[in-house]
Amino acid sequence: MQPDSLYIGIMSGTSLDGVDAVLCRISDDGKPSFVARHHEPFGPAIRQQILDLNTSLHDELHLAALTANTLAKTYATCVSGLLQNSNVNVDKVRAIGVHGQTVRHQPALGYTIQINSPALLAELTGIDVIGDFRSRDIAAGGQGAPLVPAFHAEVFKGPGTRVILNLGGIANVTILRESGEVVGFDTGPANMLMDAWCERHTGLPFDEDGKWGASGQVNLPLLEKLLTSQPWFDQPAPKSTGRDMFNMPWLESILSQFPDTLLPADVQATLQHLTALSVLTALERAGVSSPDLFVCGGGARNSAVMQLLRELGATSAKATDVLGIPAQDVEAVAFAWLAWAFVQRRPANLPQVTGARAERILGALWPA
Ligand SMILES: Nc1ncnc2c1ncn2[C@@H]1O[C@H](COP(=O)(O)OP(=O)(O)OP(=O)(O)O)[C@@H](O)[C@H]1O
Ligand SMILES: CC(=O)N[C@H]1[C@@H]2OC[C@@H](O2)[C@@H](O)[C@@H]1O[C@H](C)C(=O)O
Repeated sequence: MQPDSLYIGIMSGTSLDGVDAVLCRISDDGKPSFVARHHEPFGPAIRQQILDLNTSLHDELHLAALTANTLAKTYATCVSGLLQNSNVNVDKVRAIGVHGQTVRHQPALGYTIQINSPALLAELTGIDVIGDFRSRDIAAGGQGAPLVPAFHAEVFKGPGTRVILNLGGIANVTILRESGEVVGFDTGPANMLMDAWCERHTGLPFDEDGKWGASGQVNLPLLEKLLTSQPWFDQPAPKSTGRDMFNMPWLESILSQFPDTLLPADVQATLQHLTALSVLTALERAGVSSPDLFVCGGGARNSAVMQLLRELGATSAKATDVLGIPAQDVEAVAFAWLAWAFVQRRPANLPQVTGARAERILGALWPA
């Protein structure tokens, strides 16, 4: 085993379900192989704190600093879980790549904020920490997101045109063409609205397998309104989005234009359609109809959405497990790979995806 080829990737995304972490070995030419995974769910308090920080609050700088410390401690718990599971010594890990927690994303205004305390994580783990992966791309005029298309191109390219679809809180796609061309962009909301609606009406944090939504009927006027009331859906790439744009107040403002006799399960069914249709419409606009979809993120486990993707136009929709990386691990492995790219001082953004003026080395180092 090459002692310097083990990397940890830590992702806590916009769904706010918790932290996904992986330990993987990365070869000299950037190919990852899996060693161990660890998931640390968020408790209700930290989850609410992060949700609160997505909007303006009294003394939010104070709350952000405390939340950053709590997150770093949770990330450190993941690291020790990984090392225990795999029997690997801390000094064998070359670096941790950690995303942090997005609470604002405003690339047009020149910023994106990922709450994090990489210094505390370095202190708690004794491992080099690479964080702050998005800000350099934004400084170069880019969206700072999505970043994973470069990683998808590295690990998932294959014969024909492949489309990688991440169904996280937000959905994003990467189109990998046989010619080597890579296109990627966010397509809109996925789990974040479905989770919030499910929690409000069933008390459960998410709609397991999409069963509750599948028990309802899509409401076509509501679907139409959701798709047309946000001009962002029609904007060309480069594009990215977040909770700043798609959130419960946005959904509620649209629902207020409909009779309150709408059944909650029908709204959930309509949100499932919104997820699938916004993905397929955006792909069609990018010149890909009837895609072969390889799906990652927690939404790959939502059988109802996976079925809708097939019914509404995809030739196939399979979890990325068939390409060698389990759906739930893809983003965490991507951040291990981004850390590897930083260590190599290798640029990791794709300017044609993010809109940055050129390639840039992404991230910053907090030494052990
Ligand atoms: N069995 C399941 N059935 C339906 N949905 C599920 C299931 N398991 C997980 N999910 C969904 O997946 C979500 C977590 O997905 P994931 O970890 O990919 O999101 P994320 O990384 O936070 O988001 P993003 O990619 O936008 O940053 C959960 O909040 C839930 O909505
Ligand atoms: C600003 C931000 O955190 N964006 C996330 C979010 O979650 C999915 C989608 O929106 C994607 O653009 C991005 O995450 C992945 C890891 C990315 O940068 O590729």
